[in-house]
Amino acid sequence: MAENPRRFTVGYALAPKKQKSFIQPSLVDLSRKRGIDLVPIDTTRPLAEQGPFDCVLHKLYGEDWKAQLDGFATKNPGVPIVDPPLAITRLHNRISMLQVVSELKIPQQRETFGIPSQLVVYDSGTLNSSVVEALRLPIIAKPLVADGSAKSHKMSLVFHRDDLLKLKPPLVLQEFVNHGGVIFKVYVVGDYVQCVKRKSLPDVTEEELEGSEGSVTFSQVSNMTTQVSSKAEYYMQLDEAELPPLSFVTEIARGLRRAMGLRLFNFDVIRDVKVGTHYLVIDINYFPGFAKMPSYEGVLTDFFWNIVHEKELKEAGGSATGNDDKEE
Ligand SMILES: Nc1ncnc2c1ncn2[C@@H]1O[C@H](COP(=O)(O)OP(=O)(O)OP(=O)(O)O)[C@@H](O)[C@H]1O
Ligand SMILES: O=P(O)(O)O[C@H]1[C@H](OP(=O)(O)O)[C@@H](OP(=O)(O)O)[C@@H](O)[C@@H](O)[C@@H]1OP(=O)(O)O
Ligand SMILES: [Mg+2]
Ligand SMILES: [Mg+2]
Repeated sequence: MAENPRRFTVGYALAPKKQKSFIQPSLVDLSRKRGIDLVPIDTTRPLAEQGPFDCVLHKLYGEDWKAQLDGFATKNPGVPIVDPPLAITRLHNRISMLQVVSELKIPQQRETFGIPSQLVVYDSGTLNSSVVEALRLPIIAKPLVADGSAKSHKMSLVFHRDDLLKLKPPLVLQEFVNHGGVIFKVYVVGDYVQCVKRKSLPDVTEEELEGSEGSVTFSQVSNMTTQVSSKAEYYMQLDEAELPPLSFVTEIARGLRRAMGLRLFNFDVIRDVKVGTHYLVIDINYFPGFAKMPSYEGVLTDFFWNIVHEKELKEAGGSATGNDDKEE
């Protein structure tokens, strides 16, 4: 009688809010059917006393957790950690985050990409210096640190230079690029790439630039439930917006995956309204809200399957689940 196939265990360490949004019963059930048990790691007990695991999945920070993961990696060299803390750290700084985009060596044919003109400001004195003069208004001010705290998402859209003086460094000042009010979120799960559309800040006209009083503060507009502009107008913008070519965003995704050594992330892309084939990457997020992706259970279960069979797949030369690149 054929013996039962071996089962695999993926241990996950997530904050309660993330666990609630990501570890949905539908994901647990589908993974279980594929021979993979998703097991919570008790973060109040040493990781070393738990397991055994065929993969550790996490989105936690702090020196103690990093030390536990290092200890685990030393004792379990063949067990994938998704993703290595050192690789995630790059995304906690909004300058190093986008540097990797500028360093991508991808042939730019019909579509081209880059990042907005930006500069880092460590002290208030820099806010009225000549380097800031070089940035075109409006300017979007973002916290330099992107560590998942609510504070790290608090942004300001600045229309007049004297309003820059009210900002609190450390900051990244980025040129705001008009992009038609729609942002493209490119989700990456291992080899899988999916591009979706989301609401974004509306364009700023010359008149608004002249006439606006003060600056506007906001947070995570691409996740906002209330509309930035009137409902009808907004949904038309979203429906009418054309996705960038999947091959184009997939090339960028593959390049970022290799350069960053990360398997789970998404990146935000906007299309410059002035040059319809020029795109700008404005944000990269580690382990974002994958549950918002249509059919996320199948995508993630395939990913877990590939990860826990990584060793034998490498020996056999490739992925057995053949994730196709899909767009929404
Ligand atoms: N340079 C830019 N030009 C135009 N719009 C921008 C620019 N940078 C940010 N935005 C707008 O501000 C929003 C938030 O910016 P960003 O994605 O960098 O912040 P975040 O807090 O990291 O968001 P997320 O929730 O995606 O992590 C974007 O979704 C987009 O609407
Ligand atoms: O939970 P959500 O669905 O909002 O996911 C968001 C995720 O929050 P969470 O990881 O705490 O859940 C955010 O993480 P932090 O930057 O705050 O660490 C960030 O990755 C956003 O980009 C995600 O939104 P998305 O890009 O998928 O639209
Ligand atoms: Mg973003
Ligand atoms: Mg972000």
